[in-house]
Amino acid sequence: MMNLAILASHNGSTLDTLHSAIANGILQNITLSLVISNNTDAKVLLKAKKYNITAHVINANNTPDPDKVLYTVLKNAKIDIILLAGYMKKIPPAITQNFKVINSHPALLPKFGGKGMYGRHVHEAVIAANESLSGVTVHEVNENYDEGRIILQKSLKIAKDETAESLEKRIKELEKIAVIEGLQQCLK
Ligand SMILES: Nc1nc2c(c(=O)[nH]1)N[C@@H](CN(C=O)c1ccc(C(=O)N[C@@H](CCC(=O)O)C(=O)O)cc1)CN2
Ligand SMILES: NCC(=O)N[C@@H]1O[C@H](COP(=O)([O-])[O-])[C@@H](O)[C@H]1O
Repeated sequence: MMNLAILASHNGSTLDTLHSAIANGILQNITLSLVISNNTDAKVLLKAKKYNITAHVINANNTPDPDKVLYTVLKNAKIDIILLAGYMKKIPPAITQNFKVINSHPALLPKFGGKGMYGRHVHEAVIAANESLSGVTVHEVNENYDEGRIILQKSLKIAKDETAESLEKRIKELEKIAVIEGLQQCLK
C-alpha cells in the first residue's frame, strides 16, 4: 500500500476527487496519508479534517527550518509519493531527491511554465497569447519549476469567447481526470 501526501496552498481541489477515486476503487493500493499546506487559511485543511486525514501547516514565516520540517514530517509518515495540488512554493532538492514527487500544472508544458506561472496567472498568459489549445500537464518534480519528466498531458480547445476565469474552471475539471490517470501510471 502506497502512502500519498498532498501538498496544497489553497483549495486542494483535486483532494475530493482523489478521496472519491480511492473510496470507489478507481485508485487502488494507495492511502491518502497526509495533507500539508504552507497556508494556515488553506481550505484544503478543512477538507483534510472532513476526511480525517492528518494535516500539517509548514509556513516559512514562523518555521525556522521549513525544508527540514517538511522532510521530517514526510519521512515520519512513511510517505511514498507526494502530489503537488496547487502548491505555490519551490520543493527543495532534499525532498525531490528522496521522494517521488509529481505535480499537476494547468497548462501544456513546456509552454507557460516556470516562476510566476501559477493559478490564474497561467490562464491569463494563455489567453493573452491567443492560444487555440490549453490543458493539464502531470509531471515529475525536479529541483526546477515545471521541468520534470512529463507523465501525461490532457488538452482542450480554447473557445472564441474564453476568459481566464472560464478557462481556469474548465482546466480544473480536466485536472481531476489527469491527476487520477497520472497517479495510476505512477502506481504501475
Ligand atoms: N522544485 C519544484 N517545486 C515546485 C514545482 C516544480 O516543478 N519543482 N512546481 C510548483 C507548482 N508550480 C507550477 O506547477 C508553480 C508554483 C508556484 C510558482 C511561483 O512562481 N511561485 C512564486 C511564489 C508564489 C506565492 O508565494 O504564492 C515564486 O516562486 O516566486 C511557479 C510554479 C510547486 N513547486
Ligand atoms: N503552477 C502550479 C499551479 O498553478 N497549480 C494550479 O493551481 C490550482 C490550484 O487550485 P486549487 O487551489 O483550487 O486546487 C490548480 O489549478 C493547479 O493546476
